[in-house]
Amino acid sequence: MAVYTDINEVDLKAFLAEYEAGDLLSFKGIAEGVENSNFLLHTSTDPLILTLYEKRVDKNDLPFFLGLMHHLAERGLSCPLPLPRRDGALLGELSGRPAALISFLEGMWLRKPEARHCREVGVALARMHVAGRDFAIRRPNALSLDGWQDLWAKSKDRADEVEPGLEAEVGDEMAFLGTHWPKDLPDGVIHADLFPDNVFFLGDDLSGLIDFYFACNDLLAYDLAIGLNAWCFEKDGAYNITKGKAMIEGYQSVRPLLDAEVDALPVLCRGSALRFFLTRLYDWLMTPEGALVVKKDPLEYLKKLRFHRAIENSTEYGLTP
Ligand SMILES: Nc1ncnc2c1ncn2[C@@H]1O[C@H](COP(=O)(O)OP(=O)(O)O)[C@@H](O)[C@H]1O
Ligand SMILES: N[C@@H](CCOP(=O)(O)O)C(=O)O
Repeated sequence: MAVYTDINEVDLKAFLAEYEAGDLLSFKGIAEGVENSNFLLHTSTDPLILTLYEKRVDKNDLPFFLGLMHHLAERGLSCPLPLPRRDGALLGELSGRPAALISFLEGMWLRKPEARHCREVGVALARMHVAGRDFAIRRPNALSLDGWQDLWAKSKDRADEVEPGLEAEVGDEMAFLGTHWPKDLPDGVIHADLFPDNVFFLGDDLSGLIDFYFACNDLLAYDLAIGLNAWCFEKDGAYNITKGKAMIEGYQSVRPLLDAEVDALPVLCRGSALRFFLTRLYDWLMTPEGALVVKKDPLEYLKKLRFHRAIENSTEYGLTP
């Protein structure tokens, strides 16, 4: 459950009065999500999402996130649009938290995506990369090599509680990625968290992308690696090459990969698997018992990392040579 901060009707009405958003009819907390508190509002005009930004989100990053959604929506990408207040600001405050109203996106996320959906995701991801090219604000990826080191420093002493031998294995992986991480690949704005719960479909048609709160500037092919990890493994841990091929082909139908990006894919997939392993491990170890949030399994990402370590050639992801 992700409602960390409670709101009340009186404060919410005062908050809404700063917007041209109609009259409040009802509101309820949304159980899904991990990072922020989200509420669905029904008003006399349109349904809206209210997001209260919680402590892991740096307030200084909010102009990037909200500005990016605006920028992408203007360029035709289907994503939520932040509503401006009467004074033009995209951000207000509610219950002591920075807060924004964003448009409600129709659709639902797929619990059992198939190859055709993975293809749609590849297309949308590449479109986002193209649409983000001229976005003016920059935000370095806080969860790249240095961020991984910080997370690991906070977790490694207790890593073997989760699985014996983890401290040594992950330590070796961090060292490998530190020396082999690609530097000269095309970069730009990436979503950085394009998991199934952040992509909405109406029937089989992709209706939009949400949750831009990890978006940043980084290697574009790294975003594809995140997508392969998040969408193309089955529950039993097996990589589904049909889904991988579909996602890569969808991506390349909009933005063909350079040879150097293709060659780097196994390392990028390893980095992506490590990144989600590390945040999940940190949350697994540090989230207090009884906290109202569903902890995600770090070992799922360790298994993916081991799979990528055994890859010898990017064709094993479904890329056509
Ligand atoms: N613009 C939106 N339109 C419709 N539903 C949304 C929208 N934004 C968020 N949601 C709902 O809120 C849930 C959590 O949102 P998300 O941005 O993923 O939260 P978090 O950043 O806390 O992980 C989503 O799974 C979805 O159900
Ligand atoms: N996708 C991440 C966790 C972040 O959750 P989200 O609700 O913000 O997408 C993971 O699976 O570890």
